[in-house]
This record gives sequence, structure tokens and C-alpha cells, in this order.
Amino acid sequence: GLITRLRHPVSQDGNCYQWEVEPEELNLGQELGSGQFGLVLEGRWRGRKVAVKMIKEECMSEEEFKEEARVMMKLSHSKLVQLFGICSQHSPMCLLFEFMENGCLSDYLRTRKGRLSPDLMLGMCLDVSEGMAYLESSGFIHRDLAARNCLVSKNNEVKVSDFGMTRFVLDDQYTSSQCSKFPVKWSAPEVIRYCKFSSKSDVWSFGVLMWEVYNEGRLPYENRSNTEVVESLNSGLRLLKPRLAPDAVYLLMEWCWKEKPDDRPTFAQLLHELASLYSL
Ligand SMILES: CNC(=O)Nc1cc(-c2cccc(-n3cnc4cc(C(C)(C)C)ccc4c3=O)c2C)cn(C)c1=O
Repeated sequence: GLITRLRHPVSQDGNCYQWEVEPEELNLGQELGSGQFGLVLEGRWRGRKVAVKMIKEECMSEEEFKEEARVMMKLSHSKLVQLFGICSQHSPMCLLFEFMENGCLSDYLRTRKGRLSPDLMLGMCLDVSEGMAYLESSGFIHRDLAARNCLVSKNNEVKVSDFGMTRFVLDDQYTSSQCSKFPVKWSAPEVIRYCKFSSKSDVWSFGVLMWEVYNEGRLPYENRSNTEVVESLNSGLRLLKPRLAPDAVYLLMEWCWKEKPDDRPTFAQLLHELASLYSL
């Protein structure tokens, strides 16, 4: 009856999480694809379109995530893909996110190759730097920043997705740096060597993301193995300037790829530099 329905639903373990979503309020639609944690569907919730991630139990440490969910719900910025809530009253647990009409940035770049204006590419880098500067100011590390982990809205804004989520991945092929699925080509040297993640290692990844944007979604170090990439980085080699990148933008990429984390810019500095180039 009415009196038993708390203002906020109660989940299995009897706690009352304000981010628990009533399953009855959620309508599921067609498949959007599948990610590290399983299937992602389109959905409708409280009159808005959402993306619903159905979490496969063997893919995520769910208890750890539910603890972290309270922190992630508080991270809110126009250039971050918003987590609206979680539905953990039945299995599989599902996560509700703001829906991004134009899908992931890497696919977006590849399907529009040859039609991307320099201004649009700079705007994309600026969008990501805004979202990342907010995470940096909140002391929150992404750990897997790349074009594949950014999404594009219906008005072509780019937003950062799945920040911090690698901490809940159970597939250790993905999480340890010697293994095949580890994103070596986006990782700073200190991350590859001793898994030392920081906002400065996110800045390194952001440099590679800028390279992806100006190369219209091409993969970095395309025909080289992870081992060859590590060796070439150790000998001081870096990704070359994309043909479409202005010198000033390539200088920012090289700044992001300084060997020593402290020699790299902050996202606040990158945002400032990109915004001043954007207004030229
Ligand atoms: C057409 N529009 C859309 O498709 N929109 C959307 C597609 C997806 C989507 C669909 C399938 C898979 C994934 N995906 C991709 N990479 C991931 C990476 C990780 C880490 C941990 C490895 C970083 C975790 C989960 C995922 C994941 O679920 C996403 C984000 C999510 N959202 C919010 C959309 O608006």
C-alpha cells in the first residue's frame, strides 16, 4: 500500500539508496551494443531517454561499485555522461545513464572522416578537457580516457563516459598492464611500469585522445604491438603530428606526453590553452 512505499525505494540489503530506481518506472528498448560489463539497451525512464547497462555478474564487482555509486552520483557536469541511478532490486543489476544519440566518439570520427572541420575537432578536444578539468578538480581519476570512452550527444557535444569504472572490471586480462586487453597505447609510462594512476596519467591519455580526434578516429601506433610501443616510448619516440592538427595543438599533445608526470600540464591549463585557440 501507499504507506509502505518510502519516498525512496529500499533495495535488497534493506538500505535506502536515493539512487535506487524503481524497476516499474523503467521501460527497456532496443540494444545499443555491449561493453565491458555486458549488454547496453536504450530505455525510457521518467519521460526521458536513457541508456541502460545490464551488468553481467561475472564482469563487475557489484558490491564495490554500489559503495562507489554514491560518489559517482555526485559527479555532475555538462561534459560528463551522467549516471542517473541504479536498479539493484533484481538481477541483473542495471545502471541508468543519460542517453547520447550519436554514440561513441571513435565511431563518430570514423564515419565522418573527411567531413570534420578543424573547428569541430578543436571543439571536441575542448569539450573533453572541460569534463576532465572537472574530474581533476574533484580529485577523480578516469583511468581509461580514450575516444572509445567518450560519447557524442544529439547536438554533437562530446562527453566523457565510464570514468573510474575500470576499478570494477573483474576481467584481469584487462586490468593488468602486461595483458593483451590493457590499453597500453593510451597509458602513461608510470601506469605501464607500476600502475601509478593520477590526473597526470589521464593527461597523457588525453594527448592520445587529441591525436585520435585530429586523425579522424585512426588507431594510434596502428601496426605496432604493445611491446614495440613501450620500447619506442622508452627511447623518447612519440606519436607524429596528425596532418590536420595545427602546430599549436600538436605542441599541447607533446606537452601531455612528457616522461615525468609533473612536467605535463593540468587539465585546467589544457582547458585554458584550448579555449584560447578556439576563440582565435
Ligand atoms: C547510438 N547511441 C548510443 O549508442 N549511445 C550510448 C551507448 C552506450 C554504450 C553502449 C554499449 C557499450 C558501451 N560501453 C563501452 N565501453 C565501456 C568501457 C568500460 C570500461 C570499464 C572498460 C572503461 C565499461 C563499460 C563500457 C560500456 O558499457 C556504452 C558506453 C552508452 N550510452 C550512455 C549511450 O548513450
